[in-house]
Amino acid sequence: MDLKLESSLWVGNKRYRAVLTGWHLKWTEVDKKNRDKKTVSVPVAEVVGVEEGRVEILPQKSVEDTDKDFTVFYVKRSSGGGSGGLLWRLGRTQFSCPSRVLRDQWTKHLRAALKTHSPLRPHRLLVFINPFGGKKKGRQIYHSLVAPLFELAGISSHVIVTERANQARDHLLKKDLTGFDGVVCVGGDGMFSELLHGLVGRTQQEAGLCENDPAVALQPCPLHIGIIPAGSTDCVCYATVGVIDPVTSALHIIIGDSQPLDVCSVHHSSALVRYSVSLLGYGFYGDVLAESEKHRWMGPLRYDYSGTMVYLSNRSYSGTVKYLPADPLLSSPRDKTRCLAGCGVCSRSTERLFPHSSDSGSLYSSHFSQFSTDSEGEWVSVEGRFRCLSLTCMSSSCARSPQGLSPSAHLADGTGDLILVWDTHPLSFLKFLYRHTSTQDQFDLPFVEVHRVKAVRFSVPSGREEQEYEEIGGLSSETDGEREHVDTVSRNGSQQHLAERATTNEQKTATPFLCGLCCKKSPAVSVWNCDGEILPFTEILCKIHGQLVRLYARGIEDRAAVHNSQERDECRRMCIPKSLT
Ligand SMILES: CCCCCCCCCCCCC/C=C/[C@@H](O)[C@H](CO)NC(=O)CCCCCCCCCCCCCCC
Ligand SMILES: Nc1ncnc2c1ncn2[C@@H]1O[C@H](COP(=O)(O)OP(=O)(O)OP(=O)(O)O)[C@@H](O)[C@H]1O
Ligand SMILES: [Ca+2]
Repeated sequence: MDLKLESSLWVGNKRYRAVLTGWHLKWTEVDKKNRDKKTVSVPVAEVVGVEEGRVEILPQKSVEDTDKDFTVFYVKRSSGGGSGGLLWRLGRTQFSCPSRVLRDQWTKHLRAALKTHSPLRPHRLLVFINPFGGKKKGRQIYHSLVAPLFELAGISSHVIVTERANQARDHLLKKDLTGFDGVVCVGGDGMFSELLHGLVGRTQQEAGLCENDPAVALQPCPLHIGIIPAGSTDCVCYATVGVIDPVTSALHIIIGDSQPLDVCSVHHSSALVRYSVSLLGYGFYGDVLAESEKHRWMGPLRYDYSGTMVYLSNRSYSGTVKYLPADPLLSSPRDKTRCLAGCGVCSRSTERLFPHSSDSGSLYSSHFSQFSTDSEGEWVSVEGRFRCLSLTCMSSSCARSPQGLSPSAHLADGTGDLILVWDTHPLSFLKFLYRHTSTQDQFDLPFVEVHRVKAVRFSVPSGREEQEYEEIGGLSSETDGEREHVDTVSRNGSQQHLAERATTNEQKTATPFLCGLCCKKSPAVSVWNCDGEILPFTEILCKIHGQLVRLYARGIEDRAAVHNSQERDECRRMCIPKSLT
């Protein structure tokens, strides 16, 4: 069907020339002398719904069923929001036609255009609400802000309010999911993690793949994940949408946006332990999480309180980190770029990760050849005392840190960023932490390293692994300036860089940093914080799986980029043969 339609329409008492092409719906005010005034242009992909009559949805849905009118709902951007992201709101325009025939033509053409240009719009969603996440407002957020939008867009949803932790994960692993286009969580990073584990696990079971083997190329999940933020950190939402706003996230779900996301699998003793996307952290972030679990009643504030307590306890830990570097020619964690909507690095990675995506056999072998646990030739090894180690598959920006743990990390490039923070003076470590709250470069410090990697191994000096982690007051193990540079050595043609090794792996003499907190023995090992869950193992092997899941999101929209995209779309429209528009 030729989707082009052009006619005169009225909005209130003003006359407009309205045009629908395949890509855009535009309406231009025409004055009494037939001169064009300002134009509103909405990409068809961002039209939320079309209804006959004069329709309002707020404060509640009302329809004035006139036979020459129709109402268009669409995405409207507004300023505000963090990290350069944009808030989305529901725009609404009521059009009046000269005849009913023309009105029916407009609604028919618009609906047909939506089908053609938004193939990933969900029709049926499975929604899990955590009533206890964040400020405990999940139910209210869903019913007052999200459900009316889903209804308007004709999405039917099956809603489950969870009664226990891991209910959503178990449902996805075991129950019939036929007919659902996507799964949505209303909650925080913990709820997202449940959906991630459920969907990734289910997909591998159905594909007959073994999740325990880090060398296996996992099968990407067929269902999309939507996140309605209602948690404490909401890092995955912030880093993939750019704002924490339930309406913005609901609109991304409705229009079927699609953002692939890298996922890290974490293994111990040849078994899968968990998956991670935002933070796999040992030392400071592990200790903060362990401390914060005791103060859940504080809600989102528990992290600031625990962060301060852990900072004052002034700990560092010994360990050996081995990592498999990613190709440095493709990108670097210090290249000062940002992964934004339409990111070129991520799109080029899709081609690299899935070279013949129609052929699942070659998909498996291409992934498989990227990684081998025995490819010692490429591994780099460092050992010493660390304040913290972090591995993140994306920037992990959040309200506390608008640029994130690794501001130039990419959502879907098949790599993770490994951040090593060597033991240092407490005030230097504070400087490092503080830089996360501004645009200052937290990697531009002599005790910090960042590497773009495909895999990581971590081990502790022998005898320490079994030592139980005790949550106790802090001690200072002052080692600043005591690190030793060890030359790069070549073994069997492979490079092993034992950089900046600490003088000793033994526990240092305790020096109180702040008294009141310091009167117990410091633990020899920390715990791993895996996207907000404590791992029961210290020695781990991690592998990044490129683009393993897809979210209903598009990455962070840059204000300037959105402005320019209107011109780009216009150009694209003019360059495409009319038969295709
Ligand atoms: C001086 C200000 C320093 C501010 C430092 C801010 C760094 C913030 C970096 C946040 C990175 C979040 C990554 C995402 C992790 C999620 O998968 C996970 C689950 O939701 N969240 C956490 O583990 C929750 C982790 C929360 C960590 C909060 C750390 C707060 C540190 C406060 C230190 C204060 C020192 C004050 C000394 C007087
Ligand atoms: N009904 C429930 N009762 C208790 N725990 C639940 C329930 N439903 C889900 N959970 C668990 O609660 C944990 C935390 O939830 P959620 O992630 O939604 O909020 P949060 O911890 O406040 O936010 P964030 O993870 O962003 O810091 C999740 O790990 C989830 O497994
Ligand atoms: Ca990545």
